[in-house]
Amino acid sequence: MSIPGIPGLGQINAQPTPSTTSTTRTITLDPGSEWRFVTAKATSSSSTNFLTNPSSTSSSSSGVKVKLLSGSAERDGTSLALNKVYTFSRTKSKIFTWEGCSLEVTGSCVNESVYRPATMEDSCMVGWVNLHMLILQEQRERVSQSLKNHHHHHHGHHKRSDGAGAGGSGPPGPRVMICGAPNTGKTTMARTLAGYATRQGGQPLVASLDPREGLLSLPGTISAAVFGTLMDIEDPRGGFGVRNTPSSGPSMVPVKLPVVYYFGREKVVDDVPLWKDLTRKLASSVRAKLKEVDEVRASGVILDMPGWEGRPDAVGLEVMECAVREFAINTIVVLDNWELEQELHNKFLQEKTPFGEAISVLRLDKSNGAVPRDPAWSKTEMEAAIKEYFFGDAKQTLSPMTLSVSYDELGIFRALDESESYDPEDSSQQVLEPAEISSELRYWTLAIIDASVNDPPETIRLAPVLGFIAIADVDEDRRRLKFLSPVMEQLGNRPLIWGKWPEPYLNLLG
Ligand SMILES: Nc1ncnc2c1ncn2[C@@H]1O[C@H](COP(=O)(O)OP(=O)(O)OP(=O)(O)O)[C@@H](O)[C@H]1O
Repeated sequence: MSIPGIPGLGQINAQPTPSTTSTTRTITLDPGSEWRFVTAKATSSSSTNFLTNPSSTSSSSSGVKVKLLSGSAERDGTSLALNKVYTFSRTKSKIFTWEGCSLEVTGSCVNESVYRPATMEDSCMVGWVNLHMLILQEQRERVSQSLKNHHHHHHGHHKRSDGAGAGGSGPPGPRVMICGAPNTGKTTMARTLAGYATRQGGQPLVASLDPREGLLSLPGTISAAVFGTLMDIEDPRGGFGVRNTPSSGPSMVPVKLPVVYYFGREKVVDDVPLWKDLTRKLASSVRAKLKEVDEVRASGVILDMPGWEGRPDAVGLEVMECAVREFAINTIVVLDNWELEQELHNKFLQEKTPFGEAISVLRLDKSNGAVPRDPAWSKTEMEAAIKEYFFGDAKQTLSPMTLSVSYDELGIFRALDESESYDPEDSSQQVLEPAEISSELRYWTLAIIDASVNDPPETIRLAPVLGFIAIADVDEDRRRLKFLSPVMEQLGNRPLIWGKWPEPYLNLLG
């Protein structure tokens, strides 16, 4: 399906609408246009220390309310229901319409505008939906069909003995990798493609290898999850935020169970060997999932990559190549980075996936409304993600436990810098070391690792994350530590990793 060009959408681009009004207004969108908005940053965050004063979190801003009055509209691939009020806060996003719609908006935005492309083709969404319909969905249907035939064929003969969803050796559905320059809408595209796939009954596996964002998880991690249900439109991160996971308590929205690995650094280049090791781990759990569930197998993988500016250097290519191989990528989408497209095209031109498919490289338009997030905004987002993990949000408040324990009961491991530790020749190297008690631990968020403190550091380093705790206080004299935990469960002998990033942002006392 291609979306027909609709002429005469007008020439007015990004026409600002009056902002900072609290009154209710109606916004009418022509087909192919979008309402872009930035809501207020979370209030309360910078003035009170939530680790010592949890009640400060309940005073969250009221945000902006949006109701679809007529027509149809979507946020990043997920449809808005008619006449339902959606509340957005701490969000930079857009509401897009294919058919045209009218929205009722109440409350003020920091910034808002209506974007009307000159012609439908000028919207990046045309290329995106074509990718979905013509390339991805087509492959999904082919795999579904062959899985059906296969089951039919074997009906009554024998049970699946390989433990694998029957599809046998045929390729799974599409594995699409989204890369490109920073702030071009890569994550938005991943969300949109996942939204479209689930709308058509699919269950795509979405993975993020960008440690700065943490899909369904905290920053500093890489993760993957099956998206088998509708995504939460009101989530500041459109269904990718940490509140969509069960570790943060009972939830109003269908929860997803992500597989999470702890990188503990901001950028891939901060520890390429660790990133590659964790990517391998994540990919192998993704492969297992694709084998296990037919719907997931048919839907395939949507992989969000860290941003890359300009021509990739050797390390950049190594990183992309690792992802392509580990996830058996057969479609690479590049947003707004011509040099990257060229490099990847040359690199994979002659190559085949493990299933014998060609690897295609497509360049699509970026989301021209993707807004570079200033460091202050990113910091706010990060802080809010951590806060949300422990305390929930306006919709649902969580009550984390505050526990006081003897330091010596815990197994805290400090991540070493790559330079301190990394020697590619030495596989027995020390990559984590037991951390001495230190007041510097205060306010850090540590990852709870699914391993035993008695395991070798190399095992702990590459084991999955179970959850997080936040250190509220350190008493060096009495060797005691106070921390917040979202669950009642004891840590047992599970190791904790103290990473390098994100640094604790609370330099203030409550
Ligand atoms: N058309 C649009 N209108 C308004 N906001 C948008 C639009 N497209 C994307 N955004 C917003 O812009 C921000 C950046 O987009 P996104 O996270 O998708 O970019 P990215 O390329 O993944 O960034 P990074 O390089 O940091 O990973 C997000 O807050 C997103 O919701």
